[in-house]
This record gives sequence, structure tokens and C-alpha cells, in this order.
Amino acid sequence: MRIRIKDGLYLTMDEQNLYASGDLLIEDDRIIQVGGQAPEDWQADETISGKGKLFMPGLVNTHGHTPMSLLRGYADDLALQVWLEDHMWPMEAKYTEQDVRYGSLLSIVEMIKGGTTTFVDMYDHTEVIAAAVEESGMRAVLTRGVIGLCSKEEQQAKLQHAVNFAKEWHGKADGRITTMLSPHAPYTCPPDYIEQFVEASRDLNLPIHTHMSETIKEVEQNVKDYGARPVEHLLKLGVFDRPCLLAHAVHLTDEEISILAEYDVRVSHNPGSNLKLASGIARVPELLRAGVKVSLGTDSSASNNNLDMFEEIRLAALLHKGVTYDPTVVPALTALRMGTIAGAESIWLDEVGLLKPGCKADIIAIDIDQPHMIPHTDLVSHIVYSASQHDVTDVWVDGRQLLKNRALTTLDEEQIRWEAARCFERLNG
Ligand SMILES: N[C@@H](CCSC[C@H]1O[C@@H](n2cnc3c(=O)[nH]cnc32)[C@H](O)[C@@H]1O)C(=O)O
Ligand SMILES: [Zn+2]
Repeated sequence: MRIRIKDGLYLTMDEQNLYASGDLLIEDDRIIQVGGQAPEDWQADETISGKGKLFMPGLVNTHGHTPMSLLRGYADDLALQVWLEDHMWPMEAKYTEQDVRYGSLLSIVEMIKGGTTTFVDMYDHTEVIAAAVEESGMRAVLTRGVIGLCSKEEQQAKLQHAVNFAKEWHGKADGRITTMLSPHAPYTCPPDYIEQFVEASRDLNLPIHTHMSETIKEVEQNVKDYGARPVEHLLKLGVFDRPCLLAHAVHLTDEEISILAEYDVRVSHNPGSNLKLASGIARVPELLRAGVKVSLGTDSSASNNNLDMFEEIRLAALLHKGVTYDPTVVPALTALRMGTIAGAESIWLDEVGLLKPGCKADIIAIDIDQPHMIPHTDLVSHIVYSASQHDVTDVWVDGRQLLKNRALTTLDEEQIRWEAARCFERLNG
């Protein structure tokens, strides 16, 4: 299948050539040309007008729990531990596979419509989520999150499930699905159990993804229980000897930042969720200065409460200026990199996150003929400071169009919305 986008404007995220214009050519799952004219003998199966649109790489959401969209607005304005233990976990314990399926699909519908083409998902019933991803055409890094506050037998069963899932689904769905291993957090997994994940991660040659240092309380408890702050604790357990992606990493000392940089640990910054749960504000400028790869995640719709990556990009650009009184920290292009190319790099995907010949055709189109996009002074600035997920008109993943003029091509949105609402009614009943 050959697709030609004609007369488009391209924001490549390749800093050597940030913008291009003219034709963008896609052959099967890959971009083969960005800008200029198509070769004369190049025949397209489909030609699309790019007029009035900006094309850019699809957004990469590096942390979330898709099935939790069923709990959107269910328990707001609470601190993390209360929210988790008294509200989320009891509801999640009631989840059936049907709930996981429709919660996940609801999130996927929202993400496709909002320009996200790749997402990281930590949850259980991961086979159900993988099937939804496969069906939707999206790209995802899936991981069976494991809470180890249970008997040794249950711990082993969960670890085994995580390992089997990771092994079976890595590289599936035409390579659109990859996997990781996830002890949920240092406060929900005992040290010896975390070490078993490290071993499994080595055996399978897969990365580790975990929550870390989201709240001050968690850090203090870690010191009490294990005599070390979370970074030192995970370092001792061997977690950072493996490729590792941390969600949150809000509360860090200078020394901890140096360790993360030294071990090339990646951080998924979730500003919306951190604000809503009053967890604090991550030290992103310092992390970036130290050379840590920082990407962006929404976390779940139960703590956000949407999956709009444009919001996270804007928050990343605004928040750190506000708290440092320095308008030069996290400039617009840096924030946009965090939501695209740095996101892809953070999850070990080297063929997405930018528009370049040879890269995967994960592309979104944005309507730049709206009042809030005029004049076309600086489109990076507009995407970061003015756009929202509602400006996305078209989406391709792996060369396949998943959103066409704001309509989904692979999923039945109306049915999914209806089923998801019914699932919540039953859970809440
Ligand atoms: N139910 C599984 C674990 C699922 S992993 C995903 C878990 O992450 C939890 N979660 C969602 N958001 C956050 C967050 O911000 N911090 C910590 N945990 C979270 C969520 O409630 C869910 O239980 C088991 O029994 O082992
Ligand atoms: Zn989370």
C-alpha cells in the first residue's frame, strides 16, 4: 500500500530539518520520503490533500492504566494512598475481563482521536488489553503490573503470568506490541520479590517498568522499612542494571538524579496526575540537565482525568517555569520532544517518534486553520501552548489510517462508549 500526502507541512521532530513541505510518501508500514516532490514514476494507491494541516509524529504516552478509564471521576480530590487503597483497589478487584476490555477500548478510542499513536500500559488481564490493541491498530508497550501484597503462592502465580505474557506478546501484532516486566512499586513489592523481576527481566532481555517516589510519604516509608530512599533501594536490588522506565520519580535528591543519569534510567513524567493527587512536582529541569531521558505520561483517567497528551505537553512546559520563576526552563520544543521522540526513545522504540525516511509511519494531522492556531508564527509554540486533542483530524499507525476526518476506522466508538458506561454501572451497583 502506497500513500501520498500532497501539499502538506511537516513538523518532523528531526532537529536537523525540523520542518519540511510538499509530499510525504508512505509505503506499507514505513515513511519513505518527507517533503519535496514524489519521484515521477511513483504511483500512489491513495493520495491525500495535506492543505491546512500540520503533520507530525504521533504522540507517545509512556505511562498509564487503560482499563481505569471506567473509574474516571469516581474518586476525585484524594491523596494517592487513600485514593488507591480505599477507592481504586476495591473497585478494580471487581473488574471482569469485560470491564478490562471496554475500559481499555474506551481509552484507546480517546487516545487515537487525540493523536496518541503509542502508549505504555501497566495492568493485569493483559491478554485482554493486547487483543484490544491488536484490534485497534495502535502501537503499545504492555506490561502486567504486579502488586505483591499477597501470599508467596499468589506472588509466584502473578510473576509467572507476567513472564508468560511478556514472552508471548513481545513483537506480536506485526511488531506493534512489545512488552516489559512490572513490579508495581517498591511499596507494594517486597525486596526479594523485586529481585525475582530483575532476574526475569535478564532472562527475557526485557525492560522493567515501575512506579517510584511518587509521594513524600512513600519515600519516608521506604526509608523506615528498608533504610534507604527508593533510588538507592532499587539500585541495590539490581533494578537499574536492567533497562528501566520509572513512572513519576517526583521526589529526588541531587544524588538520586545523578544515579538515574549514570544508569540511564528513564523517567515518565506525569504532571497532570501528580498535580491532581497532590503528589508534588518532579524536578524535570534538573533531570534534563543531568542528561536523564524524560518522557510524558497521562497515568490513568482516574487520576488525570483524560488522556490528552497535548495537556501533558503543555503542563510540562508551564509547570516548571512556574515553580522555578525561570521562563527559559523546558522550552516548547523540549516539551514537544518529551511527548514524541524522547517518549519513543524512553521505551526502546527506535523507529517511531519522528518523521524520517525509514521510520514507521506513525503520523498525526492537526488542523491549523482554527482561530487558536493563527497566525502561523511558530507552530511548535502553537502545538505546545495552544492546541488540544480536539485539533487532531487524522492518524496513521504503522502506515494504516486509524482516524479519518475525526472518525475511527477500526473501532466502533458508539458501541464502546455504551458498553463502557454499562460496565461502570455494574461495577458501581
Ligand atoms: N491488580 C494487579 C495490579 C495492577 S497494576 C496497576 C495498578 O496501578 C495502580 N495505579 C494507578 N495509578 C497509580 C499511581 O499513580 N500510582 C500508583 N499506582 C497506581 C492501579 O490502581 C492498579 O491497581 C495485581 O493485583 O497485582
Ligand atoms: Zn500509574
